[in-house]
Amino acid sequence: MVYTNKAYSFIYLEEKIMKVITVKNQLEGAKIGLDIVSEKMAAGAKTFGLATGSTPVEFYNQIINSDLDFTDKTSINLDEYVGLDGSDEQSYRYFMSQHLFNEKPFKANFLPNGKAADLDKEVKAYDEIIDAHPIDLQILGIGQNGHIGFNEPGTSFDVTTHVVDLTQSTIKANSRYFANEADVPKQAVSMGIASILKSKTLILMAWGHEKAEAVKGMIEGEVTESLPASVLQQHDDVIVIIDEAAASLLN
Ligand SMILES: O=P(O)(O)OC[C@H]1O[C@](O)(CO)[C@@H](O)[C@@H]1O
Repeated sequence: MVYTNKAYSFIYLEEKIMKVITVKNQLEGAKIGLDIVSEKMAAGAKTFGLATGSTPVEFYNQIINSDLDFTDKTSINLDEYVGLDGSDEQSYRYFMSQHLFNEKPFKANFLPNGKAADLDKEVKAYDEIIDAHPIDLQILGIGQNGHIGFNEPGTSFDVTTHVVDLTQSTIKANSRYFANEADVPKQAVSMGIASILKSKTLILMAWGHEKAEAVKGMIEGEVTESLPASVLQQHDDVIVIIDEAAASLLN
């Protein structure tokens, strides 16, 4: 894979290599993300794992403004809030429609149904969707507490799709999208760590000082369920794209 004119480093983790690309800003990082998507599509990638949150917004803009055609591709999102319908402006389905799907049509877009009457059935159905569409490239952000998807600290690395009780720190961090903190749902349906690790390639992006500690733990810390993103050290094809602020605590 070629990252033209970009400073990047390889972090050797026993026999695994985590590629860490440090960029000046989100725009530069988003463009590298687009290059990787484009290469993967040329190599036959059919299924893309997508994330919500502020992190991938510029990356989605780059996709929208590209000439890449996703009409024969499938997307599978990481998570959805419990209790929110896809038409609710705070739902992740709505977010994805606004930030990507309305402008870049796919063959199919899967997100968990946060309004499912039977959540046990919903998580099983979502696992079946993931099994039927192996993810070629998964996009990830990282929470300030090291969560990936909505897998909060303490989540077993072995779980597949599950219902999550959000931590107070995540509720607080995500309250910026709601009129007030009390409106933030307390639960979400999330792809599990085991499902995320099945993806062939993962790109994790992080911007800003607030993410620096989690990024350091993910790359340089021990692999621990207390910092879910640290599990990425065990995957053999992870590309981390971070700005200088998010990289600022790395050795
Ligand atoms: O990108 P943000 O808004 O900082 O959020 C961090 C992470 O938390 C989540 O919103 C929770 O799933 C992720 O989608 C995101 O990657």
